[in-house]
Amino acid sequence: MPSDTVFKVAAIPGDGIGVDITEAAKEVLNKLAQCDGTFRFDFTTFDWSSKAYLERGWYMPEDAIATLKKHDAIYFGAVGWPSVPDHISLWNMILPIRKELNQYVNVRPTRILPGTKSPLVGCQKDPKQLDWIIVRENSEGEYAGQGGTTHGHENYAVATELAIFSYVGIERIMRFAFETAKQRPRKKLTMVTKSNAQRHGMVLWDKVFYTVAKEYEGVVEFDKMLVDAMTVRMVNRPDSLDVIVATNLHADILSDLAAALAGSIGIAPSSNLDPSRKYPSMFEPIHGSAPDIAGKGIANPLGAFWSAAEMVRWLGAGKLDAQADTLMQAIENVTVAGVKTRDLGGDRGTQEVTKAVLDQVERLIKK
Ligand SMILES: NC(=O)C1=CN([C@@H]2O[C@H](COP(=O)(O)OP(=O)(O)OC[C@H]3O[C@@H](n4cnc5c(N)ncnc54)[C@H](O)[C@@H]3O)[C@@H](O)[C@H]2O)C=CC1
Ligand SMILES: CC(=O)C(=O)O
Ligand SMILES: [K+]
Ligand SMILES: [Mn+2]
Repeated sequence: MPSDTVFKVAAIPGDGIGVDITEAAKEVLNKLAQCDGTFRFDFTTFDWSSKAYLERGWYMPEDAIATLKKHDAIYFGAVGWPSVPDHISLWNMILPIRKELNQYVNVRPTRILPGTKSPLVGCQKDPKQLDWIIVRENSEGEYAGQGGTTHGHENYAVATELAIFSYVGIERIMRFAFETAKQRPRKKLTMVTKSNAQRHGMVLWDKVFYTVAKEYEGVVEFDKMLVDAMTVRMVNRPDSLDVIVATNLHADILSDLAAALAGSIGIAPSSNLDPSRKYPSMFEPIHGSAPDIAGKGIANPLGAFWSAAEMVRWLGAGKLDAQADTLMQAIENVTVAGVKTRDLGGDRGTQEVTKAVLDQVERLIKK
């Protein structure tokens, strides 16, 4: 990286614990850049949230997407608050951003961090058994947003929720998943579907998978699972899985399960990618705004830090991998040292964990 590299990052903390963990992630990113000295971040923080919506009637301004396009990346906390229906908050923030910026891939890695404990007995003995990347289709499928309600909203109401599966949409996510698997040591891809009960879109999903798979024969080992049986396999034979590709809804559900099996939803990261790099990609922990613990200072910031590391990796496009690895090492040193929030069985707060990661970043770079 030329030493004057500046990354313009739009930060959208949003609601609840999204605010705490975004603040913590900005601190950690600034520390990483400052200690490294070859790049820095220029953050612009946007106050788009449910709280602001209740005050002024809008989540994002008219020119929000155009504004976001002027940045190199977006760092997102979470959106959603009990005083606003969840479909209103999601459809005014996170979902339009993902769709309009063509972030059609959502990458969700999961593994067990050292010093933490999986609820799976086999993984307690051998944490390496669980090491997955879930590749989620992020633009269409069950979250296409098409459908409607008619016949009134009383007891005659009829509603449709239309899932959209396009050949182009399926093909590009399959290709990304195969390429991801190809770069992993085990080179395995499991495709998840529900093509027994759902006979149109899911059948096309299968068909396109096997078509793309022909290009990877002998390079990537691949198989197919029905989503219900997949939940069983994740619990009973975690070591049989490597990269997993699934639809928007299925992967949303499976990735929360994956995080819980790895120890906590609080550690799990995600990258919403536009692989063409035409538009900025967006990085966020997979969890939501967690109203049940918001304001208590106990949210686990590690999923946010892991997402930040993925952002550094993406922005560097091969040139900042060492820096991203340093941030991951800092996170792992902190879990090994037992500095953990309650969801991981510890007793520390968000700020203490953040401070410990900041110290580790500094220590690792100065060494
Ligand atoms: N991308 C986004 O912005 C997302 C937004 N949401 C929204 O967030 C709100 C809450 O949704 P929920 O279904 O409750 O899911 P959630 O992920 O916010 O919380 C589920 C459970 O996990 C715990 N948890 C989550 N993150 C944690 C962390 N970092 N540290 C410790 N514990 C953590 C929470 O306390 C809660 O018990 C809703 O409005 C929902 O629509 C949900 C998921 C993603
Ligand atoms: C909306 C949601 O739950 C997710 O993107 O994970
Ligand atoms: K989030
Ligand atoms: Mn989710």
